[in-house]
Amino acid sequence: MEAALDAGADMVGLMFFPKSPRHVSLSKACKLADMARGKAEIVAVTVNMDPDGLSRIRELVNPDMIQFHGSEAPEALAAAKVMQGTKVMKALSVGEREDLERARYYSIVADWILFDAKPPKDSELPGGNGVSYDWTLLKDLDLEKPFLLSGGLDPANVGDAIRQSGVKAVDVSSGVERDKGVKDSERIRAFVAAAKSA
Ligand SMILES: O=C(O)c1ccccc1NCC(=O)[C@H](O)[C@H](O)COP(=O)(O)O
Repeated sequence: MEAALDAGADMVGLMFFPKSPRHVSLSKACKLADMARGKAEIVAVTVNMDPDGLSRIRELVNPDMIQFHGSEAPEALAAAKVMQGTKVMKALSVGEREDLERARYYSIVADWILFDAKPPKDSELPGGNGVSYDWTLLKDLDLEKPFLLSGGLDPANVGDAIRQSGVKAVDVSSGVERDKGVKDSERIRAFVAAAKSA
């Protein structure tokens, strides 16, 4: 968290998905959120979480935004926006151009759209798999809401990803780790610097 904030990350994500190697407990999330509050937008990353779970995160961690990384319908985002009073982001998996069409339904309610890679077939995780897709699919995409690119980004390729896709925002997880689930401060700094300079 310190490395991300020092480097000037605009958003920081806290993972609430028990199967993920990046999963954090509520108490750890509270401490991390306190470090970030007012310095970067705090994003709670969730996967098909029920409204009670979302409320608990809202009460204890008080994120600025909730990221929905499962098969949540637009109605679930709309309900969370009203009930939790946070901004909402929908992650959509992309493999080919047709996959971008779903963003039209979600952008009515979502504050942000995250275009992530499709997980490998044998993966237990819907995100954080370190796999990429054709970045040029996002070139000239005209969407009424802001969007991010993620999937297989790292300090070495993020500049090319930004130039090829034309996106203004990127997200990363495994590409700034030294081992699965273990973030690396130097890689975080290098990633943010490369993204901002591109
Ligand atoms: O990172 C995870 O472990 C994860 C697990 C379940 C749902 C979402 C998850 N990550 C959310 C993200 O937004 C990642 O940053 C995104 O999928 C990119 O991951 P990576 O390809 O490893 O950079």
